[in-house]
Order: sequence, then structure tokens, then C-alpha cells
Amino acid sequence: MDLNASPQPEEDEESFKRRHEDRVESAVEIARREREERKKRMRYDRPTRSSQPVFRDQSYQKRDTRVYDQSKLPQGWLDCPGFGLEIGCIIPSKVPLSESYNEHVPPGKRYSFKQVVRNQRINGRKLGLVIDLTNTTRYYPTLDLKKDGIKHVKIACRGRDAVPDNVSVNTFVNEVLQFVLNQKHAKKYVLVHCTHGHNRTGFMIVHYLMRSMPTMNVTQALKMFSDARPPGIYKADYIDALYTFYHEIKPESVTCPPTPEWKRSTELDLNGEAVQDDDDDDDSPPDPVQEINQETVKMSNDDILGDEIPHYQEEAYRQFCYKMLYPENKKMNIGGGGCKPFPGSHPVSLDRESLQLLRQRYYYATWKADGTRYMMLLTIDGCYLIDRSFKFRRVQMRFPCKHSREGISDKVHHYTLLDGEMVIDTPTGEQGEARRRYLVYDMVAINGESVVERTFCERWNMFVREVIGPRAAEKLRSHCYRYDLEPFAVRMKGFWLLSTVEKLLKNTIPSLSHEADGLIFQGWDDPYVPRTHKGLLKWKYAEMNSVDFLFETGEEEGRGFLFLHERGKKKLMEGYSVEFRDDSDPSSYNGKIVECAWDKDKKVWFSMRIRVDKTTPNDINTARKVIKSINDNITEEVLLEEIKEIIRLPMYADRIRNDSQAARRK
Ligand SMILES: Nc1nc2c(ncn2[C@@H]2O[C@H](COP(=O)(O)OP(=O)(O)OP(=O)(O)O)[C@@H](O)[C@H]2O)c(=O)[nH]1
Repeated sequence: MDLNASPQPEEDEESFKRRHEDRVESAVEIARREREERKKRMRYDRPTRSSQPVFRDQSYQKRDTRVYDQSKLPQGWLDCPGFGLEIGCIIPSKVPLSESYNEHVPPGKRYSFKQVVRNQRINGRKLGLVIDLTNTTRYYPTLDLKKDGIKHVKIACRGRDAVPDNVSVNTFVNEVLQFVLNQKHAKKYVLVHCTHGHNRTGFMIVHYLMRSMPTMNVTQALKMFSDARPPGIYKADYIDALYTFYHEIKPESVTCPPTPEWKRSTELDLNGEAVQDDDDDDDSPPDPVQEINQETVKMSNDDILGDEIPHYQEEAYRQFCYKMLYPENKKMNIGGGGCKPFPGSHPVSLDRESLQLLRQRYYYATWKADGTRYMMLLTIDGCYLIDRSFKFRRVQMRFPCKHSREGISDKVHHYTLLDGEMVIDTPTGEQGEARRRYLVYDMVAINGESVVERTFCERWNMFVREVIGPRAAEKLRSHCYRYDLEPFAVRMKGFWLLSTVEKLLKNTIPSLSHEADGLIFQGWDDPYVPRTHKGLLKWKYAEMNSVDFLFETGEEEGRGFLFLHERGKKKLMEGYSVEFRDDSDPSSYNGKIVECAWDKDKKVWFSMRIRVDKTTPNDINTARKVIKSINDNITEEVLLEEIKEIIRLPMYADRIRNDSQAARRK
């Protein structure tokens, strides 16, 4: 019996059946061997759920060294309908099988790429992209697709006991969005397939719909998919995961459809045992080892928030940020790859000299929140936290625009760039849970328009009117979307007249439910200045004035060196040393950024903490300013005395009076 006999395209269904029955005996043996193999593989080769690989084009094929039995069709594949109706430019489909499977597929049921392309052409559609979500490369070679000018993207998703991970979802959505954006003339389509084109495929398509249409909700997106590809997603945990991800409450009327007949009838293998495909989207329960015990995880400022996004998407967003921050420099290109400096505005330490600035310009004050600095980019397809290393991570948040219909906005912010600090609010007393809050203190762009050249006062009012206001209004009315389930709350930071600084120091700061380490003085008429802004002043409590050094151990035991940056390069600080006041071995700090404060009595730097959010030390000029500020020693008393004088100056006295009257009128 020749199992490798070449396919017979002209064969009728009857003769195919007969030929196939002859082979059952051997197939039983093969199935048994394969089960053994699979058991071995699962023991040693199990990928973790959170790190599913994303491979593009042929690269995955190089790595996948498994030997596959070409006679094995995916369970239920034969009777599973080929493809669904179009959803925008997307066509959900089962996996096309290469012609090397023809021997085991009756002629009327064959579904290779040749058939796919032909079928789509008959329906008036031309394919431009295929997104393959299967976790194997055994079903078809991608070479022919390339020849036909069809791009193939592989996003390997296991599907078996978990939903596709967030990074894979980000990749999928971005691929489709890019494809749509780059469509020039003729409309082309995206064929999306997993094994059967229901669960993983549906899950990804629902994510795409949610991120491309601001008024879409999960129930509508699920229905759109199930109308196009009945019965839709038929795994309850996939449906639940979508509601959870988008912070929506699942309506009672939404139920999970039963497993389709074509899938159930083939769930037994030739020995009558339930089989699991390498790649199949079966219904096994989640792996218990992977479950995280949420209760034991304590919130910290160093927690990594959000999900990674594709590198090329991140690069495009960086370009956008630079364009908004330097609008006068229209041709600015920050280039691809490499490490880009974080472009957010940075205050300088208050010293005797800069104290004079408070007399020359009109300032407001706020507390200096001591959390983690992030800029935040709001777009239709998601919100992105931008950390101090200029890395972007996606968080699921909603920022409606002002134009609203019955309070529910039909638009969300697209390319709005905020600046702020993430803090952890811990309520005093026994009641309430710690909650993350993003405190916004500035805005760089609104819906693709740079506002850096406007005064702070204008930016601030615009932020309140266009961002915080609509969000607050929708929060009260929205029934479906639960803002309280978002990963953090968003607040605007309060700014106060200089006449109230004493109250700010004595009453407001002590009553805050998060850390604060001083004050920020914000020029009310200032533009947004990227990087170091000499007019933006920070005053810290004396013991909190600090410098971030890079610490490296030398060859001599116990000896360590401190480095700063000078014009972007490492600079050894001769004669500087640091004391570690915990019991840990100094070598454990090697290569880390260590935040140090100055001990006036002992005249030595001592370590306060490791800065896991930073990869570079302070610039030498920044450090000089901190040192000057330490030497100048502007205490709380000195500061308050100075401010008392400043607010009597005519420029301040008049504006304070006007601003107070305006605030009362509001
Ligand atoms: N502009 C501004 N910055 C603020 C405000 N509140 C807190 N900050 C933070 O103050 C930081 C600058 O203070 P530094 O003392 O130099 O820095 P840090 O607290 O050590 O943190 P890094 O900035 O990460 O070095 C900024 O990064 C801001 O995140 C505010 O209201 N306005």
C-alpha cells in the first residue's frame, strides 16, 4: 500500500472513499505513533502562554523543525465551511490545505490556496494579505502566495487552552490597519484564518473591529462576526475574555453558541479516543499552572504596565511625538532604530539664581508627584504609555471627544499627546484599595495638532474642556463601558496661585494619598519646552534632592565608581563615592542607575533606590543644578518668605486678583 501515492485530481468521490478505507489500518498505526510523539513533545517543548512567538513570512518555517504527517487533516476540517462573508476588508476562513493533502480530501471538499484565490475572484475580491493564526507551518507553503503578490503574515497562536496573547493581538490589528492605510487604488482583501476560522480568527477580528470603530461595543462586534461566519466564536472563555479586555459587562442575553456539528462529529480519532491536534482550537480547560494569584501582587511604581507593540508601530509613534514637540522643524526625522532620548519637558532644580525667575514671570504652583513619569498617546486603536526610555506600551482606555450625542461620544481622541505622572493612591485607614492614577499635568497635542506653542494656561483649559470633561460626562452615562475597570484612573493635576503655596505645603501635600517630594513652579504663559526647560522649576524637600548616577564596580573588591552623562556619553565622576545603607552587596548595584541623596553631615552620597525606569544617568548639567540647589539650601521657610514678597509685586498682585475673580465667576 502506497501512502505517498500522488493525488488524483480526476477521481470521483466513491473511488476516493474506497481508496481511503484501504488506508485506515495504517492510519491507525500512524495515529498511535503520533500520539506518543506528541506526549513526549508536550513534556519538553511547551511554550508559555505569555510569550507566544510572532513570526512573519518564512522565518517561522525555518525554526519549526517538527516532522508532520501530511495525511492528518485537522479535526472537522472537511465539513467546516470554507470561508465567511466579508467584514469590511476582512474575510474569515478555515486554513487552506496545500495540494499535498488532496489524497485525503474528496474532490468537492478541496480548499487549497488555488481554490481560495479562485473563489474570492468569483466573488469579485482580490486578496492582498493573508494572516495565518495557526501554530504550525504544516498546512501549506507560502511561496506560491508570494508569487501571486499576496503578503503572508504568520502570527502563531496556540489557541488550545488560551486566547491569543495581547502582543499577538496588537500585531494583528496593526497589520490590518497598515494594510488598509496603504491601499492605493483597487480595494484588496485580507484573508484571516486559524484552523477552522472561528475562535482565534473571530477573536482577532472582534479586536480589530473594536479598535477601528469608536462606537463599536463587544456585543455588536461579536454579532458582526457571527453573522459573517456562523455560528461565530463558540468558546465561552474567548467571549468572556473579550468583554473583560474591553471593560464591558456581558449582557445576559449574550450566550455562547454550541460547538458546531462538523467539529463534534470528528472529535474521536480512529481508535475512538478523543484527539488533540497540535494546533487545534479544542475545548481543553486552561492550564492551572499559568494562573496568577492577583491578590498576592502588591502594586509598585516600578510595575510594567500595558502590552508591547510592534517595533515599526512604535517607530511611527515616536516620529509623531517628535513632530508635535518640534512643529517648527517640519522635516525632522528621528531615523529608525537605536535609542531615542525621551523628549518630555524636564524641570530644573530651584536655586538662588532661578528663584529670581519667579519675580520675572507669572507662575502657578503644584505639588511634585513622586511616581513614574509617562507621556500618553491617545489614538482610536488604543492608548499608549510612553516611558522614560521612550518605549510605548498599549493600555486599554477610552477617551471620548467632546462632540456627543446624548452624552455618549461617537468620536474618540486620535493622536492626542498628554504628559503626566503615574502614582499609586493608597487610601488612609482600613477602607478602600490602592488605585493607580495618572495625573496629567500638560498636553502636547490634540487630535493631531501640536499645542506646544500655546501658553500653559491655554493648554490647560483645552485639556480640561476637550479631554477630562468629555470623559467625566460619558462616565456618568455609559451603561456598557466600565471606566472603573480600566488599569488606572485619570485625573488632572491642580495648579494653584503662588498666594496659596503655604496652604499647598502645609495642608494639601500632607493630605495626598500618594507620594509627593516637593513643588513644581509652572510658568503660566510658557510654551511646552521639550527636554530640559530652564523656566520650569522644581523645589524638593532638602533630604529628597537627588541625582541619578550609573554605578559600576571596579576590579578591586568593594570599590565602585559613579558616572553621569556628558553630551550623551558616560562620564566618570572622579572622587565621588556612594554609601549603600542597606545590607546588600554593592556588586548587586553594578550597572544600575542609582538615585542618590547628599548627606550633609557625612558629606557623602547615599543610595535611595534603584531607578528601574531609567537606563541612563542624569546629565552632568542637571546634576550640577541639583548640587547647586543643595548648596544653596532653599528651605521651606526661605521659599515661603520669598513668595510672600513676590506676590506683592504689582505684576503678581494684579493677575492674582483677576484670576481669583475669574475663578469665582466660573
Ligand atoms: N512638569 C511637571 N513635572 C512633574 C509634575 N509632578 C511631578 N513631576 C515630575 O518631576 C520629574 C522631574 O523631577 P526630578 O526630581 O528631576 O526627577 P525624578 O523625580 O527623580 O524623576 P525623573 O524625571 O524620572 O528623573 C518629572 O519627570 C515629572 O514626572 C508636574 O506637575 N509638572
